[in-house]
Amino acid sequence: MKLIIEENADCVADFAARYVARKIAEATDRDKFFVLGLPTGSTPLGMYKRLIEFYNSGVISFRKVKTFNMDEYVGLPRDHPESYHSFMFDNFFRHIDIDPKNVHILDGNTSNHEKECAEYEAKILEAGGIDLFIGGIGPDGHIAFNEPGSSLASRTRIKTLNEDTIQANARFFGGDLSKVPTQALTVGVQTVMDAREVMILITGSHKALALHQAIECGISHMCTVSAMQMHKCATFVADEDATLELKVKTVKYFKGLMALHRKLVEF
Ligand SMILES: N[C@@H]1[C@@H](O)[C@H](O)[C@@H](COP(=O)(O)O)O[C@@H]1O
Repeated sequence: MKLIIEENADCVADFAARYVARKIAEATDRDKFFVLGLPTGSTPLGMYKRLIEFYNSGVISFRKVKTFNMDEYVGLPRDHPESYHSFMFDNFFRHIDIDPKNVHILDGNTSNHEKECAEYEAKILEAGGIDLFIGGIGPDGHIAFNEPGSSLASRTRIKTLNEDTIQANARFFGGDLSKVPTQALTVGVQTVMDAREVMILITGSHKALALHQAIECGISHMCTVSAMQMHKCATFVADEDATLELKVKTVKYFKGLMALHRKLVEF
């Protein structure tokens, strides 16, 4: 596992965007599609902004990119401003040259959730698997909508959101808890684990305990992102605030590797 420690959220966004841009460019050079797993939430917004800037300045193209989003609310109309469909098109897809047929987002309005989820897993396989799954986390360490107690062997399925997540997401629904959907379709922990690479973005002191549990404690289904300890190629990108609960020794160790890790995003 790598832990990248950046000064602030803007620097986290820049690192993540450079990392993604480089990977896409390498795949495109080999005339291969690059398959990205993508998150929603406020954390990745800065990365999407930087990627749009790279696209506008001609640094990258998304013509050879396929995407799979992590999750979608159940029962929220697709064109609702807070649906993850709207989020992704408003904040990213509409501003780049990706072919919409290469964009995959779970349909939270289907009547057959099981079929939708099984087909999603099949589409990922058909695309050759996910090259790089990018994720954010909740303050309790959940990845996608794999709430505490979710099976670490889980695959795409319907999940009931817990009270903390509903409260955390109420800010997007005018603070009205009753407007937040209570269920979502989400990729499973194992779906993320199957990706060839995983990159987790964590910013803010409210996520500091989650980062501590994720990388300094044992693997536990109560902090589903901790499963990434078993991943062959996982990178956590955090800002200084998110490291506040880590041991000084951990922070010092990974900061000592920063000169090396910076080379990963040079272009
Ligand atoms: N399903 C999403 C997660 O994928 C996201 O990581 C989390 C944190 O969001 P934020 O980045 O806004 O803190 O929110 C939701 O629960």
